[in-house]
Amino acid sequence: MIEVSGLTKRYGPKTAVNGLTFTVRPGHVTGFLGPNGAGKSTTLRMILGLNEPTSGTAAVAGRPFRDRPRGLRHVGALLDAHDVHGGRTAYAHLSALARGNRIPRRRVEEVLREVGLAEAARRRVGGFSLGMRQRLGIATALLGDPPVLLFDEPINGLDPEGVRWVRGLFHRLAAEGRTVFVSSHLMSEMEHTADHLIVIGRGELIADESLAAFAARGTSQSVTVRTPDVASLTAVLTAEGASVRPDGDQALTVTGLSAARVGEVAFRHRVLLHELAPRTASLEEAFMELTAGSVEYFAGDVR
Ligand SMILES: Nc1ncnc2c1ncn2[C@@H]1O[C@H](COP(=O)(O)OP(=O)(O)OP(=O)(O)O)[C@@H](O)[C@H]1O
Repeated sequence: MIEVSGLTKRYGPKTAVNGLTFTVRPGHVTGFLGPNGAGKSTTLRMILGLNEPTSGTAAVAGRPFRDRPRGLRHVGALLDAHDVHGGRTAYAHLSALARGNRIPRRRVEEVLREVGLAEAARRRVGGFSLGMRQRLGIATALLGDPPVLLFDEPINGLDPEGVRWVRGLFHRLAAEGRTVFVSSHLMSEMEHTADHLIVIGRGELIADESLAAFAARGTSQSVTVRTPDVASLTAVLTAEGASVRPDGDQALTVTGLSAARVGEVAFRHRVLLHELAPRTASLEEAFMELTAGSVEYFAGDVR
C-alpha cells in the first residue's frame, strides 16, 4: 500500500506537485497517468524518499519511506533506465545490489531469466538498447522480491513483444497481492495494463478511479453513418436537431442522436443507409479531453 497525503513539491516559483492525495492498493496494477511535466516522476521520487516534499507525506506500508529500513526487499523501483554504470555487465550490476541488500545470489540469475536477459548477462550495459536497459531496470526492481513496486515509464523503448511481456508480468505481480504502480504519459499504454488509474495534470489530481469508470466518462458519443445520399440524410438529421459533419466518402459523423434514432429518421424519410455504427470515445480521447486544460507543452507552441 502506498499512501500519499497533501503531497506538494515546489522548485523555487515552480509548483511541480500540488496537494496530491491518493492511495495505491495492493492486488491491482495502478496506472499513474499525466501529460509530460505533470509531476509523475517528482511524485514517485518523493514516495521513494529520494526527493524531500515541500509539504505533505508519502508512506509505503504505513510508514514514510525515509523511516523504513531502506532496501530492495521492501520496495522495488525502476526510475531511470539509464541510471546504470555502462562499464558494468548486467550480472555485475545486479550482483552488487544483491550483496548490498543481503539478497541471495541465486535471485540474480532468477531475475535475469525472468526479464529475458540471461543471454546478455555478461555483456556491458553500455552496449544495451533502451529496451534492454528497461528490462534490466525491471530486473533490479524485482531483485528483492518486494511487496511494493514502482515503475516510471517502463514501456518506453520496448518492442511489441516486450510490451506484451511487461503487461503479463505486472498482472502476475498484482495477482500475487503486490502493490504495482506504473507511470505513463500515454493512455494507450495503460488501457491494457492498469485496472485502476490515478490521473494528474500540472501537479494536481484529476481522476482516481477504476479503468471501467474512466472509460464510462467517454462523453462524446457519436454515430457513424454511411449513405449514398449524403445531402438528404444531412438535411433530415439536422432537422431533427442532430449535429452532422462529413466523415470521408459517403459517410457522416452524427452527434446528438442515438444510433437507433438516426436509423428511424432515415427510415421515415426513405433514405438508404449502408452502415450505422455507434461510436464511444476511446480512452485516449477521454484522457485528452480530461487533461486538455493541464497540458504544459504543445507542439508548435510559440508562447
Ligand atoms: N529539479 C528540478 N528543478 C526545477 N524544476 C523541476 C525539477 N524537477 C522537475 N521539475 C519541474 O517539475 C515539473 C514536473 O516534472 P516531472 O518530471 O515530475 O514530470 P513528469 O510528469 O514525470 O513528466 P514526464 O512525463 O515528462 O517525465 C516539470 O515542469 C519540471 O520541469
